[in-house]
Amino acid sequence: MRIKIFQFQITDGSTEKNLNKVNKLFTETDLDHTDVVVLPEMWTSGYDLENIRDYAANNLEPVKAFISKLAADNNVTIVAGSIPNTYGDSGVYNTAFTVNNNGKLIYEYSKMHLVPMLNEPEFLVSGNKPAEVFEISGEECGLVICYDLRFPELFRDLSLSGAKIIFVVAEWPIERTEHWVTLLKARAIENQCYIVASNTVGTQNNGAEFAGRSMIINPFGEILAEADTDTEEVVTAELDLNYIDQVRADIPIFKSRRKDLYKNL
Ligand SMILES: NC(=O)CCC(=O)C(=O)O
Repeated sequence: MRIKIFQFQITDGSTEKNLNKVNKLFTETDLDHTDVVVLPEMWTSGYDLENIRDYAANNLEPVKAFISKLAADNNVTIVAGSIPNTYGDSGVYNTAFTVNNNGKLIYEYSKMHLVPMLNEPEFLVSGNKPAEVFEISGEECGLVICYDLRFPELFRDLSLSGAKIIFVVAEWPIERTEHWVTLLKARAIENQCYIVASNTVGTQNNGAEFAGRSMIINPFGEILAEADTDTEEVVTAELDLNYIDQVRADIPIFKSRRKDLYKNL
């Protein structure tokens, strides 16, 4: 499975500019033989949380229609990062979604862990549905959002449910870059799965500077491809899903688990 992450700077406060940017990236990038394209967290709005309701989609529209057309036109699945989103009269969720290469919505998930350090609980509501496994080209995948990376139980839950690739869509700040890299590698090593992590770059109006370093990590914890910290880039890697079985046979942690002795898992 060939994956491309679009690492780009989000313009906070201008949905139109961000949609144009993504459209341009799809036009300019050679997507021949690409199966999946990945976008970052909250890419339509950035972190303009005070005004987030103004940017929110409703039931993912009209952004879903825009992404569906790009997916069908380019014959790729799009892990469409996340966007501010409402369901009717609800508060605003941080909702990630995936559309397949026919333009059909195959999965959506609203961020369950809101970030106190970025004031998310003040402006957003947290998702109450569990993250589930969904299929891309017959392969089982998981999709989580940024701060979710700090919760190993969520990743374990997904990998025990069969996820072989876990997508992490993020706007991760530069001051915690070391956590970003270390936790991404740890989640790959401890779950022996691929981690595909998409982040943004640049500074937004609230002063937050983002870390870039979008990356694709294999089930042994090796970085297959990685972007710089401050440049717009396309990160590409080819995933060999059979390699997961090899790593799990060599270091059989799933067989060695002692469920009978863990108190809270
Ligand atoms: N957008 C986020 O969820 C940022 C998370 C973060 O800053 C952290 O976990 O540290």
